[in-house]
Amino acid sequence: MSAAHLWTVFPRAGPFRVPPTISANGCSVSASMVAAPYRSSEEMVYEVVLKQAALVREQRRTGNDRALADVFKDRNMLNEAYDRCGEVCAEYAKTFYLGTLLMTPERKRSVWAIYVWCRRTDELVDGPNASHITPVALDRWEKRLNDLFEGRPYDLYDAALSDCVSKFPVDIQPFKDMIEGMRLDLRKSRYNSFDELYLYCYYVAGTVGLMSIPVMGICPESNATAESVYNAALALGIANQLTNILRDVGEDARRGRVYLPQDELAHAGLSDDDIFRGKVTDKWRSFMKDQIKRARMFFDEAEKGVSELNSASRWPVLASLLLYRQILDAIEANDYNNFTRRAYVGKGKKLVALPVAYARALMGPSKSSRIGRT
Ligand SMILES: CC(C)=CCC/C(C)=C/CC/C(C)=C/CC/C(C)=C/[C@@H]1[C@@H](COP(=O)(O)OP(=O)(O)O)[C@]1(C)CC/C=C(\C)CC/C=C(\C)CCC=C(C)C
Ligand SMILES: [Mn+2]
Repeated sequence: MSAAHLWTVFPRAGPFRVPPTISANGCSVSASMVAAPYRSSEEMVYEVVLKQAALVREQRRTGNDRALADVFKDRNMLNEAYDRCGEVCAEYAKTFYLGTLLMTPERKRSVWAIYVWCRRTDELVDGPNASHITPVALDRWEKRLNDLFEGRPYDLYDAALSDCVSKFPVDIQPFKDMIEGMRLDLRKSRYNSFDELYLYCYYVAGTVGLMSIPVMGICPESNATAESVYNAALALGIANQLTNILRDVGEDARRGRVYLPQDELAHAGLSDDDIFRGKVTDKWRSFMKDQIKRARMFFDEAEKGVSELNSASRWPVLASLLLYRQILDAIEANDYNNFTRRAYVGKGKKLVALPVAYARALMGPSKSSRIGRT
């Protein structure tokens, strides 16, 4: 069963152990939050984790990356495709791009290709043409995805990803799930419980962790199980998305969206109206403290997995973890006013985080792995 039972700041019954750190947080619980007589989002997501882990375990057993016949005979075109992905990555995610430069050329360009596909998928619902996006357009995007996985790319960016998935044991499921997340975003603007929100976070961000592991690779000296590394990767995606949500409460509210669990809002004596009013009250501060605590738990869970990654992949992952986590500190520093003040990490703090991440990334997997053995 999954190592990361970081579901909720509220302990609940069911098949999952609740770690003491979570149950000891002093939050009170309502009966509806405890009972979970359904197949939870975590259980559904964990099935995907197991499948991905099996693929990467096979890669570790055989000792090498997949050496399938090259899908593309035209090397120049392929190099250009990857270079274009690198350019997009450098433009949209400078720090992350910098971090990838330490990776082997094959891994580096493959991570760029995955990044570009994710960015384009996100732009469908978040970009300038978002108002024209319909479920049919997402179905077409999924058809393109199937085609590129079968070696029939539609454009240069797709060609790069098509080559990447022919070389590394990358499964199509997390990609499909990210598109599912975009579908969900089109039809849903409220989340009744953290269980519902967790599934959304998995779709749009947890999937990124699952896509990246086969390319970033697990350190050959690692004693950790593939499942535990996948769980950490999943946790980083969830932590990032929760942080993104907490940072953007005001911005999302202005678009009529509330990505906060309705039952937890009600439990804190808050409602959508309080969010639309955008007044920082003690109730809001207290609610936010719990939400931030939960996001940090996911970051902590993710952090345990970083040292198990291939050495060159640790730096970009840790740097992005440290930087994104600091957004939570910035929300606190803004006295929880995420209605009208945007929490951001200043250049100085970013510059400090990079060498810190670099130094910590030099440390290999722990001898007694904290996250599970093979
Ligand atoms: C090193 C590293 C971070 C690698 C990931 C590279 C990659 C493929 C990134 C794709 C990111 C992307 C474009 C996702 C689309 C959906 C989306 C935008 C999600 C949000 C990201 C933050 O972006 P931003 O603040 O720009 O959001 P706006 O669109 O502007 O609102 C997310 C919040 C989530 C992205 C998720 C990750 C970066 C998870 C990465 C996890 C790993 C690489 C696994 C690491 C492994 C272990 C063992 C910890
Ligand atoms: Mn976005």
